Amino acid sequence: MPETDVDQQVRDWFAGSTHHGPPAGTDELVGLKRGRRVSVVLPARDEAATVGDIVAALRTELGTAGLVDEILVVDSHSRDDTVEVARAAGAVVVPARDCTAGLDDGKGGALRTGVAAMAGDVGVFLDADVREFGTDFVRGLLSPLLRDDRLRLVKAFYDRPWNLPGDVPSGSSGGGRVTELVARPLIARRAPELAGFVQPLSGECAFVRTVLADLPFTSGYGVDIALLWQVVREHGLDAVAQADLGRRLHRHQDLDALSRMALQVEAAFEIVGADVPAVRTQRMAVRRGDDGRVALEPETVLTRRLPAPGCDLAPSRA
Ligand SMILES: O=c1ccn([C@@H]2O[C@H](COP(=O)(O)OP(=O)(O)O)[C@@H](O)[C@H]2O)c(=O)[nH]1
Ligand SMILES: O=C(O)[C@@H](COP(=O)(O)O)O[C@H]1O[C@H](CO)[C@@H](O)[C@H](O)[C@H]1O
Repeated sequence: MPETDVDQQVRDWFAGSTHHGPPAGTDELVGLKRGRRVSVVLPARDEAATVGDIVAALRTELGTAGLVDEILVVDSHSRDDTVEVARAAGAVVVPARDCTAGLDDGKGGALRTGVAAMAGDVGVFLDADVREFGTDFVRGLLSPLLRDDRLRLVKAFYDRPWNLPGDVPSGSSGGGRVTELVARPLIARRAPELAGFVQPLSGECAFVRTVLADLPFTSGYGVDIALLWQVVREHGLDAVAQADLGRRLHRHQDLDALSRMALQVEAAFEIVGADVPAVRTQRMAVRRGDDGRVALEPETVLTRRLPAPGCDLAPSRA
């Protein structure tokens, strides 16, 4: 099969824009800020078990050194002690603001709230469920972005071993089920220019605030791929890079939750690629009850385009 122009473009981009190796040291990165402020934004729903350690590490290792100016945890309707734990560890906590009363905008709404609320010129999104968190994640993402003024966004990639208690041991690449089974086929068919991203759904990235502030967001778990695709379409592949962060351990959701995530990711391709405002899907979940029998539970999954963070929401819709 002959290579297409896009294949060649992806290969060239991959060769020049994939960053391996140790990140710059904290002092060097502080020097590279040149007056820019850096905010770390963590979307969090029920992450009391992990968010405190992450915030504490960010504050003590990067905050006091002058690299990170703001640590913002966006509380996405948590029912546990996420808010208290994050505050006690030194974060500023803001509640996720849904764009329409009564509709939960999920992870996309939390990231949108974070971009609207952050004070920094440069932002870093980090998932709040990562275990054994190391601040080299932040330095690894900021190194390319602060060194190269052409870059608008730097996406993370990593190995995702399943070696938490209860996981099936499977070498270095157990995680990423929605990535491999949903996102990658859709990229191949609809957005081949993204084929060089090792973890196209990764929740960790560094970005220039003004770039994301002007883009529509997507509700739910499709937000990461929607933002990536929109930045590439508006600014070109060369405005984006990817950084190898090594290894990432996080909580894995069950298949029922991943089915919902898969629909949201697929919907994001429709919203960005076909310019539709929302995708509503009726799914039939199969669940085994306490009585041992399986039952069908219908569920509607609604994924919506959200206004750009830079747009004020009308007070009546807040
Ligand atoms: O409605 C939601 C769902 C998720 N998250 C956060 O988004 C990040 C990634 O989500 P999750 O860990 O559920 O995804 P996974 O890594 O398991 O695929 C985590 O910090 C979550 O707390 C959120 O803020 N609101
Ligand atoms: O890649 C995927 O299939 C999903 C779920 O990962 P696992 O199969 O549970 O390791 O994870 C993606 O979405 C999450 C939520 O945004 C992010 O936290 C992961 O970084 C991302 O890869």
